Amino acid sequence: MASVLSLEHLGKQLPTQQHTWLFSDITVDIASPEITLIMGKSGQGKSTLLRLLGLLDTADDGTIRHLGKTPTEWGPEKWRMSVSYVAQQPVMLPGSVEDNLRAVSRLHKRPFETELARTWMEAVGLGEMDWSKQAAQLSGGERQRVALVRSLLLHPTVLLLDEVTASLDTISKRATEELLVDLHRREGTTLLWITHDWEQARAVGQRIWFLAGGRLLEDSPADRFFEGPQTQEAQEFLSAHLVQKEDAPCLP
Ligand SMILES: Nc1ncnc2c1ncn2[C@@H]1O[C@H](COP(=O)(O)OP(=O)(O)OP(=O)(O)O)[C@@H](O)[C@H]1O
Repeated sequence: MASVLSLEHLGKQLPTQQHTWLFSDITVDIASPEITLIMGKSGQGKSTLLRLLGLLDTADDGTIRHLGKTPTEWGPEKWRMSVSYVAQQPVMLPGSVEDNLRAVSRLHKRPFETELARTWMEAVGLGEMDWSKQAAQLSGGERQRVALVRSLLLHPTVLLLDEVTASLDTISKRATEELLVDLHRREGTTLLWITHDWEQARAVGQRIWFLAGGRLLEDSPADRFFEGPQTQEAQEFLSAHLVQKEDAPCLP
């Protein structure tokens, strides 16, 4: 059985400085459905990596495959239907919330799954939202969730999640995490999820990819990563987080 996603020697140069690699030689395989969290300091190329996998940017080296086939063999449109990128600051299409939710069915000439859309909107805490509201008027957190539901309606095999809960309050964040984990359990959706939120990574991550110094330095089961990272860079990353937590002021 072909891997859900495989990356071979994937590399990307800095768009502004040719011959300087943002990251290189990333070789890793997701053999079967799982929840992988991508962690690392800012500017390591985590978003760029997801954008390459979502075909929103092109690699300067290496190959990617989804279910054994390259993007060329799939065709970009079919690839993007199966490997769907959800941005941290998603673009809303012109028109209403409903226009946005219906975009996928319109584009791919499929029936619109009204009940499922309602169920998912409710699950992410937007059950009360008026679908006739203009999408341009939504808050950052509302946009993130509408964009997520819009992508879920594609029923992708792989969801590329770029800090998709970053603008959410704790309750909405937990609700969104639950929906995504439930989707993974029920439909076998693979989640490849960038986060800076340690609680989230510990709560939902089955596996951690740690990016540093232009390399994929660690690819570990989540428990092992949090209990004892293998590399010094990851140990420092973990320690910095623990120090930061201890130094946090105790509010009354
Ligand atoms: N289109 C672009 N043009 C110029 N530089 C870019 C472009 N895309 C990414 N970069 C640069 O590549 C580096 C990595 O960016 P990227 O957003 O992928 O990192 P990241 O690890 O996701 O960071 P963060 O955790 O802060 O979101 C940054 O220095 C960024 O400025």
